[in-house]
Amino acid sequence: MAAPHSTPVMGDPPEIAQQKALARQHCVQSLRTRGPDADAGIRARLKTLLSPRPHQAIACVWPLPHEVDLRPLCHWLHENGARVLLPETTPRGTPLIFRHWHPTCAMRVGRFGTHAPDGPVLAPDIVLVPLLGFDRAGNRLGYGGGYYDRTLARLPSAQAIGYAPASQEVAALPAGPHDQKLPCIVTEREILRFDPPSS
Ligand SMILES: Nc1nc2c(c(=O)[nH]1)N(C=O)[C@@H](CNc1ccc(C(=O)N[C@@H](CCC(=O)O)C(=O)O)cc1)CN2
Ligand SMILES: Nc1ncnc2c1ncn2[C@@H]1O[C@H](COP(=O)(O)OP(=O)(O)OP(=O)(O)O)[C@@H](O)[C@H]1O
Repeated sequence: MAAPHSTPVMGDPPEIAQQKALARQHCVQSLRTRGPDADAGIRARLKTLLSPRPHQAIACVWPLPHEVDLRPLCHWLHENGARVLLPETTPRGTPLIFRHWHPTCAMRVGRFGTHAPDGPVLAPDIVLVPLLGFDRAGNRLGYGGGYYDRTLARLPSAQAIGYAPASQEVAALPAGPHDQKLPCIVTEREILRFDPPSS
C-alpha cells in the first residue's frame, strides 16, 4: 500500500527565524530594564478590561523572575468570582494546558522554571498572553517555543489579550506562517485594539 501523503508542518523560514532571534535579544534586554511602574500600570489597565463574571475562566501567567507580575491580578480575579487558570508548560511542539489556581493551592515547578498549579485542567474563556515584544499591527514575540501560537490556534472562541510594558513595542515584527495576531494588547500606557482578519 502506498504511504499516505501528509503535509509537513513547517516552522518559520530561516530568515524570519533569524530576525525573530535578533528582536528577542533586544526585547529581553528592555524587559529586564523596564521602568518600576510598568507592572502596576498594566495590572490596572487589565482590571478595567476584565470585569469577571462568576466562574469565568481567565488564563493568567505566573511570572518568571524578570517578567511582568500578574500575581496581584490573579488574587483580585479570584476574589471577584473568576476561575483563575495558569499554563502548564508542556513538551516543546505541543499546546499549553491550563490548570485551575486558587490562593492556597500547591504550585509545581515545570519546564524553563515556569510554575503551574496542581489543579484540574480547564478550558479558558479569556487568555492573557505574555509578550516579549509587539508591534502596532498586533504581532507578538515570545520566547520562541511557539507555545501561545499553538494554543490560541486551538482555542478559536477564547478571547486573547496580550500584555507588555510599552517599552516592548518595536516598529515591525517579522511574522511567520503560524504567528497568531492578537486582537488586543495592553500596556501601562494604553489598550491597543486590532481589527479581526477579514475572511
Ligand atoms: N511566566 C511565563 N510562563 C509561561 C510562558 C512565558 O512566556 N512566561 N510561556 C510562553 O510561551 C510558556 C513557556 N514558554 C517558554 C518557552 C521557552 C522558554 C525558553 O526557551 N527560555 C530560555 C531563555 C529564553 C531567553 O531568555 O531568551 C531558557 O530557559 O533557556 C521559556 C518559556 C508557558 N508559560
Ligand atoms: N501551530 C503551529 N504549528 C507548527 N509550528 C508552529 C506553530 N506555531 C508556531 N510554530 C513554530 O514554532 C516556532 C516558534 O514560534 P515563535 O518563534 O513564533 O514562538 P513565540 O511566539 O516567540 O513563542 P511563545 O508562543 O512560546 O511565546 C516557529 O518555528 C513557528 O513557526
